[in-house]
Amino acid sequence: MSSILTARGLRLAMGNQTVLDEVDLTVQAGESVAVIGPSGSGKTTLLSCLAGLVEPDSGEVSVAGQPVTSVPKKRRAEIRLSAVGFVYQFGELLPELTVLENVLLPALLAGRPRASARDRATTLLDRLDLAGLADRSAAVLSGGERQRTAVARALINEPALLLADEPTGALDPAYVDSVADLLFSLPVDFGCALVLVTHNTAVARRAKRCLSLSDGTLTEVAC
Ligand SMILES: Nc1ncnc2c1ncn2[C@@H]1O[C@H](COP(=O)(O)OP(=O)(O)OP(=O)(O)O)[C@@H](O)[C@H]1O
Repeated sequence: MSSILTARGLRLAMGNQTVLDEVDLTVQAGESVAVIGPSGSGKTTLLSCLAGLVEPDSGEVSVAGQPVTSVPKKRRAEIRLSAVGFVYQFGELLPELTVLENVLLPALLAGRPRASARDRATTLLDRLDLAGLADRSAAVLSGGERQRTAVARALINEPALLLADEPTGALDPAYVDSVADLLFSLPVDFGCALVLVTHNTAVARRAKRCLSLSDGTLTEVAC
């Protein structure tokens, strides 16, 4: 198996809190990892470092063999666009756009030809039971529809790494299982690596590995 994500010796202080203290993490293609831990322990910050959104004080991150630390911001953005998909707690769609337009946007930003981007978006919308909603405004979607659209958008550029921050945190309990089913099927079906932050132990338990972030330290735990 090949490593999709490698983080070594990550250190980051925020104010007087050491949020990350020599954090190491390796995730293979097709593997799912849940990150749990107390509120404010730095889980979102860790994901931001892995995505190249936040530069750690020291340490290295590489995604699909490409360094995202100690490289210019523009390069980090290119790697993020091509190799990283992100799913947030509230979906974070653009409400002015339709479902299809939201899903297409990262592909168009990455310079993919419109026709092939549209084909892939249509396939993803079918796969995620969203075909009937393609032309609906993102502003009027239910929580579950919004999260499935966010997953389709995260997958449009065929990312090697999928990061999800509390993806089921804002959902009605009835939707939690179906969104979790979908997320955990992605490493199996698409071969991407999944790192998912959650407070929901039932969701965390579905990951292949469970890690706890506390006092800056990431440790393997039984979920
Ligand atoms: N931009 C920032 N400037 C200063 N401190 C910050 C900043 N972003 C986060 N922090 C602090 O860093 C710590 C970690 O925050 P983070 O959001 O990563 O925690 P978390 O584990 O994801 O929390 P939660 O489970 O509540 O979402 C917190 O104490 C937070 O207040």
